[in-house]
Amino acid sequence: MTRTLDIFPLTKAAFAPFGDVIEADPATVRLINGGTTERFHALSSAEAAGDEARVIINLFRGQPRAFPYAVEMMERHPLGSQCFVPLNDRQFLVIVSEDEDGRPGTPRVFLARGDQGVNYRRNVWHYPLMTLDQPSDFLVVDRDGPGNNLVEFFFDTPFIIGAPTL
Ligand SMILES: NC(=O)N[C@@H](O)C(=O)O
Ligand code: NI
Repeated sequence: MTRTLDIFPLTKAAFAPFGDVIEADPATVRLINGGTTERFHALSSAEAAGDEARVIINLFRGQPRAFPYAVEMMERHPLGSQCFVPLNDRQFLVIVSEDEDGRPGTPRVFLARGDQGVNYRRNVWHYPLMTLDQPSDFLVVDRDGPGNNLVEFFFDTPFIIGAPTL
């Protein structure tokens, strides 16, 4: 039995159980630098747990995924958050799940605009970076340090995502 997943627009409200949407939210704006800059303040915060842990800033260059796509697994980072912000103004897919007794529930798929990023809260089930159409760069803020920061769960039957309409 094929289990297909619908794709929904990424919104703060829909994503709230999983983390924060990084976007130019007028409710957060502060005019700084003599009025020359708008600061969209404290859109989210990075978490890095454990001794000697640190928050690091990375670049990810994601290769485009082919569709229909089989979501065969989900992962979570027990020691830190993970933030993805697109640098090429290109849409990407965000796939998250609620936790159900230690395993991911049915994934929820969101289409992020090219001016939206996400910060997965620590321990939130998600699928690794899902780039669309062409290789795309992302600024990624996550945790480095000792200890295992990756837990993966593989589904008995993958969920299928059809090609997103961009
Ligand atoms: N492995 C890695 O650094 N990235 C993944 O955690 C991911 O969510 O893309
Ligand atoms: Ni991850």
